Amino acid sequence: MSHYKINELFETIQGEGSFTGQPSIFLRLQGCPVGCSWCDTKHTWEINLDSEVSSDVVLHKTAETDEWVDLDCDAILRIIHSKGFKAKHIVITGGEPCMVDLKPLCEMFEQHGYSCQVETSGTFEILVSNNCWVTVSPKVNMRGGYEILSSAMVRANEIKHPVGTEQHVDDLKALLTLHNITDTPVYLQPISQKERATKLAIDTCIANNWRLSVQVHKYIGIE
Ligand SMILES: C[S@@+](CC[C@H](N)C(=O)[O-])C[C@H]1O[C@@H](n2cnc3c(N)ncnc32)[C@H](O)[C@@H]1O
Ligand SMILES: Nc1nc2[nH]cc(C(=O)O)c2c(=O)[nH]1
Ligand code: SF4
Ligand SMILES: [Mg+2]
Repeated sequence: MSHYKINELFETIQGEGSFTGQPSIFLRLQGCPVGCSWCDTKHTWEINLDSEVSSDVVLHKTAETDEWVDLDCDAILRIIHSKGFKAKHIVITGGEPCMVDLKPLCEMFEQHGYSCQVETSGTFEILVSNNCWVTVSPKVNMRGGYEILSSAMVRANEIKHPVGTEQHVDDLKALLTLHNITDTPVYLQPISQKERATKLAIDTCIANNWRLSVQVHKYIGIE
């Protein structure tokens, strides 16, 4: 049976993209080799074998750590049921969740009445259920040296591009042209809450008829 390395499992409000405002169960997988310098989840990058812990430790974290637990689909579902979460939308993120085959996990969730969303950098083949909502947040020229896959750009239900400089905007325009993406909703997400990045995102959204995603959770102080 498929199993997954889980760094965090918690219920909150989706703070990014089309589903902003939706109560959601977040499943954060351990491991990411992409290496974005401004990544806000660097504690998920390394899969340190000494950091394997019990599900209790993962479920009761009070700070971000690189600790993870290896769980199969049934165990994940049992935990979600036992927590009494009310949300019916599950966001699979990381780390880079698409380093592993997520299809069995999505299909199990859907069979039990949940909708699924995956947050991915677009640098790994996206293996999910047909109904899974795929958020691609493309990562161009990052330290790990990974390329954006055309199949990821085409599968995306939304493209959520992090922006801090004009270069990031140019990178996005080049990607949309290269992969001939015309109808997918595009979001710009400021890297940091600073005024400069936010203003660049606002002005660029207006100029291009794109949408703004401001990581609402960081403004209201929730997870
Ligand atoms: C932490 S990543 C995990 C999923 C996947 N590795 C990815 O990059 O999409 C989740 C989302 O947070 C965004 N993100 C990460 N660090 C950020 C930051 N400092 N400011 C704004 N967005 C950030 C990513 O671009 C992505 O959309
Ligand atoms: N509230 C909240 N919404 C989010 N949307 C995407 C997140 C992520 O880290 O992938 C995230 C997160 O960490 N928290
Ligand atoms: S791809 Fe995602 S998790 Fe990996 S470094 Fe970039 S933002 Fe962080
Ligand atoms: Mg986050």
